[in-house]
Amino acid sequence: LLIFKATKRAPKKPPLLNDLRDVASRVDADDEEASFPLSPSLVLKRLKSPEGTAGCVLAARLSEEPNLRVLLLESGESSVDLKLSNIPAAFHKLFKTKHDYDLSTVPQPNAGGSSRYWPRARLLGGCTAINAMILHHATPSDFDEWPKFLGKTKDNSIWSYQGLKKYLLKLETFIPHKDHPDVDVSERGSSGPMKTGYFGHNSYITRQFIRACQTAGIPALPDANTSKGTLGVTKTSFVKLFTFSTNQANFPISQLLLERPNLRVCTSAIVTKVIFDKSGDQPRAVGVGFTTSRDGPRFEARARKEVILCAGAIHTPHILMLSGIGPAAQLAFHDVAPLVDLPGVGEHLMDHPTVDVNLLDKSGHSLGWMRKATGVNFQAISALFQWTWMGNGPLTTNLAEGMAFIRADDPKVFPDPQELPLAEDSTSGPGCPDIELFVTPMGYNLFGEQITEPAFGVHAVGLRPTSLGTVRLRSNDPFDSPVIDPRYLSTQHDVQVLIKGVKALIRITQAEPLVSKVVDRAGDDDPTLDHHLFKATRAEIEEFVRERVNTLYHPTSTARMARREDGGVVDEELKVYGVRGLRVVDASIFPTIPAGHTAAPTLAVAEKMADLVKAEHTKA
Ligand SMILES: Cc1cc2nc3c(=O)[nH]c(=O)nc-3n(C[C@H](O)[C@H](O)[C@H](O)COP(=O)(O)OP(=O)(O)OC[C@H]3O[C@@H](n4cnc5c(N)ncnc54)[C@H](O)[C@@H]3O)c2cc1C
Repeated sequence: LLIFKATKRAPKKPPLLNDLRDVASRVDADDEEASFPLSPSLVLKRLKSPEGTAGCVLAARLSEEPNLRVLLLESGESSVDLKLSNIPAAFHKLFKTKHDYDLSTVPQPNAGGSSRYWPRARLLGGCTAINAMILHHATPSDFDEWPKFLGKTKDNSIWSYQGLKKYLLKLETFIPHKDHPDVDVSERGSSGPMKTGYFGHNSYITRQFIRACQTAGIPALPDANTSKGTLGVTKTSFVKLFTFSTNQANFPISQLLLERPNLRVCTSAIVTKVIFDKSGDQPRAVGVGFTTSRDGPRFEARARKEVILCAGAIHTPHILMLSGIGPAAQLAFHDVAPLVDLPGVGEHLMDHPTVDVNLLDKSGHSLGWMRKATGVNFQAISALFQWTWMGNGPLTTNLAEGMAFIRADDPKVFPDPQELPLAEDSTSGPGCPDIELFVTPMGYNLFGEQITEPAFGVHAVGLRPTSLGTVRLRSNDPFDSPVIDPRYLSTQHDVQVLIKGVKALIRITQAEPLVSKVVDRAGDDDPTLDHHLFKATRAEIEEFVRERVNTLYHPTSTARMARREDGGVVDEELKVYGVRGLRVVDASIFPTIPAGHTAAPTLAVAEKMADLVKAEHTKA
């Protein structure tokens, strides 16, 4: 007797385009004429499906309009079938693989002298395909201050929190959860493409951290994503990309998108420059040049209406500079023919500096076993089964399970009268935090050093840093990564904020119930852990901060929306100054870094711009 499992025939997947001649002219070979059936009216940089970052949302929304034709070019591969991209706990397994640009900063003189590794996804979907899925809207006043960078007020600008909130909500379908009954669902979206909520693992360690924060004076916050702001401690809400398996849930969405006759998505298409028509009074972007590899065939795709760069805060300024838009002296130094002298391109690089503190766990709930590199990992095998068959368990941890947003000037959190006040308030308003604290039910060291297990981590983040860095050309070869210098801790303000953050962590880990139920003082003399902080002087904490500071993976603001005379690169409609037909839509346009995680603001900006671009090109 043979028993066959009855399976429905899988619907036929519409293909991503890998033959680039389908959408572009090959320009380095006389014998190949482009077939070019699409004649795209818009050229975008990338898109996956509505779950991706800026380019993905833009392409998905723009192609809703049948009169617009959209071409999306992505240098990486599709992430839809990439298992590691879909297991929440596994996002870091894609670091330093072919799906990562594997970037590093230059050595950081104010931060121990070493360079820092910066993962950036080379995948359809961008960094959302390798990120920790945290959904955070940042603080309303962060968006209300954007008009000021354009010399406007929120009443006469298209940018303000109220204006953007609609798009933050448009993105999501919030799924209520019985353990979080206090979330005000009227403040959350109900029909967007991303499922958001509290699906993930909620470890014992996280729950004790949240309670200890409250003991230490941080109020409980039902939801960090509302117009009431983010001050307080809360369970992290995150983006659920799948219910049971990614392919089943995502596939119909991707399929629908790819079946649209007016959308073409090309993978392994590396954009090397924007092409301009220079015959008019101002250069006009008319397409892009791209290829498949350093020695690959060269293609050009033409755009009838406009080109939109969505390559992220590192690669967007890189492509602009390779195309002749940037600081004139730098372009001249690298023999790039200048088109527009725009000194702000690649300047004003911001990131959230973060300090990781690892402590020994005695609760028995550390997920440190996930990091075991040798031998058979029975816990990991069992967790993989649980995730595959039931969609739950430890692999649904996004690591940063609980988070607190505090202000450095809050006397409840910093009651010590000896504690120095900060000389400068860099926040966007009184309801805006300048420090984030978060907990992970496992420890880790981003410098690759081993730590003793079982461990857990607590982390302090400077949310409104004042150190400004740069992204610069290394050469005029598009395959040479740009030179990244975040200038970590180059201001005293940023050092002070992180010292305060670490001090807050010390108080919280010595507060109940964390102190008695989780922190194992047997780790006090372990050199691989950070228990020495319990007895450290201020100077020792400063030294620790400078050595340990690292990225929260949030680079922004390298093609800022700001007045041109203030170093702005794009105007209020995200159009690049000095040229026509070219916009930037990604995290590089943020005038300054929001006090929160950067994916949701990036997605909301893309949603808003999709409406604006549609309106502009479909006007009678
Ligand atoms: C490891 C990690 C964890 C993170 N965790 C979170 C989190 O939990 N929550 C959160 O809110 N934020 C998180 N972030 C940050 C967030 O994901 C980013 O801020 C956001 O995704 C940025 O979107 P973007 O559109 O600006 O750029 P990206 O998402 O980087 O997209 C840029 C795209 O352009 C493509 N590209 C670049 N150059 C070229 C070229 N020359 N030709 C063709 N294509 C090109 C890239 O391959 C990529 O697909 C995390 C980031 C990382 C790296």
